[in-house]
Amino acid sequence: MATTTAQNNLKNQLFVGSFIHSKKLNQLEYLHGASVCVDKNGKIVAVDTQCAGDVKKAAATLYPTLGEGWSEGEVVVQVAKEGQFFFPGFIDTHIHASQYPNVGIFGSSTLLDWLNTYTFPLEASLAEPAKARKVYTRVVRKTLSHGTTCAAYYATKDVASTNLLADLCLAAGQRALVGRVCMDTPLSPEYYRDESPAQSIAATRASIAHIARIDPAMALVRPVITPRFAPSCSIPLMQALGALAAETDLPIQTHISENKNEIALVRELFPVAATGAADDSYTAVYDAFGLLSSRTILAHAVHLSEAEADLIALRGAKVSHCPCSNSAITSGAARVRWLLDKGVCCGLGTDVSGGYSPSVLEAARLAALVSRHVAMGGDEAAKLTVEEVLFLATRGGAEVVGLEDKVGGFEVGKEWDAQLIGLGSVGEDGAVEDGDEDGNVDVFGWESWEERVAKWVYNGDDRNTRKVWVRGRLVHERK
Ligand SMILES: O=c1[nH]c(=O)c2nc[nH]c2[nH]1
Ligand SMILES: [Zn+2]
Repeated sequence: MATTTAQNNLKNQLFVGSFIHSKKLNQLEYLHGASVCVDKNGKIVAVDTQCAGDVKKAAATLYPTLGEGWSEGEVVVQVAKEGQFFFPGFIDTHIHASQYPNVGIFGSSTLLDWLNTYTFPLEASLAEPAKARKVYTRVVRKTLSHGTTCAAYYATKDVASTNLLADLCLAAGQRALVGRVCMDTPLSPEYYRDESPAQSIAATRASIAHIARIDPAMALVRPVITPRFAPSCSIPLMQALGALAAETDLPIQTHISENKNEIALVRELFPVAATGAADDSYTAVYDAFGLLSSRTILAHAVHLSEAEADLIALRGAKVSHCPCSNSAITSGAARVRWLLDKGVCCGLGTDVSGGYSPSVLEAARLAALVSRHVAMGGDEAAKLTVEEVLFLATRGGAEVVGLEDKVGGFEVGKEWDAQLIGLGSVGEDGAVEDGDEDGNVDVFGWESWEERVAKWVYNGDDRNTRKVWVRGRLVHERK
């Protein structure tokens, strides 16, 4: 079992250079020549925008205000090189850790046949401990290397391997919500199904208890109640999960309105007469069972009606937009602008392995492109800007997973979940400077900062993610 989240003897830290983060949905803030002090608990305790990138000046201004442990020699200093910048860590609001080996493997399937052909067999096979360890170790490392400092993970129905995923997140230092997947209907094959609602709840409680043991303060890892999606759960299980959510106050994650056949299935499986729901919509089904609240993360939300989106806004439930998955398995194009205009809080999900990439940067790029497809359908205002997709990837995601007070930006009081981004700087001879040569982004020197960030969003990848910190701890470094 992993140990609790002591901060591994962190020292106080000073970060100096350029910082970029979202101010609001359509605005990035650029702080050049700034400095940020992070204490031993990984918390931002001071921000200075006046030091002109000068470490001595920053130290002279900030250290005296911070007291013990803040003198030259005691503080670890990290300076971003010219052209590099600190950016908040990405938040993946929807990812199936258990499906990671299948990234890119989806053929021409759509949701329901994709589940049966590719997904259930792989997930079931992770009941084998060695295989689960191999897959989960890799997915945590891989997502960290792409700058994902926080992920809302689905594991499988198996308790031991779900608990292992939580252990591995904690050990690697990744912030995570970890969900044991609940599913008791014949939608899934007999070999991969909970035996009964009672067994499903008991197994879920066992996983919740494990996570509470390894990280009692939920400093990094927390459990999330995870009905796979309505068609996977019987009415008694839905009722019991709603009751569990009310009892524990834990977050909930599930899928909604991804694919038209799935929606028809929900209508068939959950008639109003059986659920007592306000109507026969997918959203009303979750609402009827107490599974639609401000702690609910709804993945996809592609084909919602006007009334469903209004109900989601009313309940304060959140949406994880998964453009990569929606395109790969041809589910449709979610109308993110429409949701945002209704006041629905949205973030981005990679939805590995419906989505083929574990990168939130890729999800941001695809969110921009999918929004352009929505625009080409006639709603010109649907287009999402670079600023907006980066907001969804950071601050929006933080709110989706209920961590907006802790992460998503560089304010005093937030925790240092950050990435150091480096782009390729092209010299006079056309060569890229040392250390930057293997990236995909070429910066010629005449671009504005806004243009550099746009080039990163549209062409960047993990080669640009030089270092990653969670709660002040360095959790990834690109060598
Ligand atoms: O994208 C998805 N991935 C899944 O694993 C899944 N299960 C139900 N519905 C789902 N959608
Ligand atoms: Zn999913």
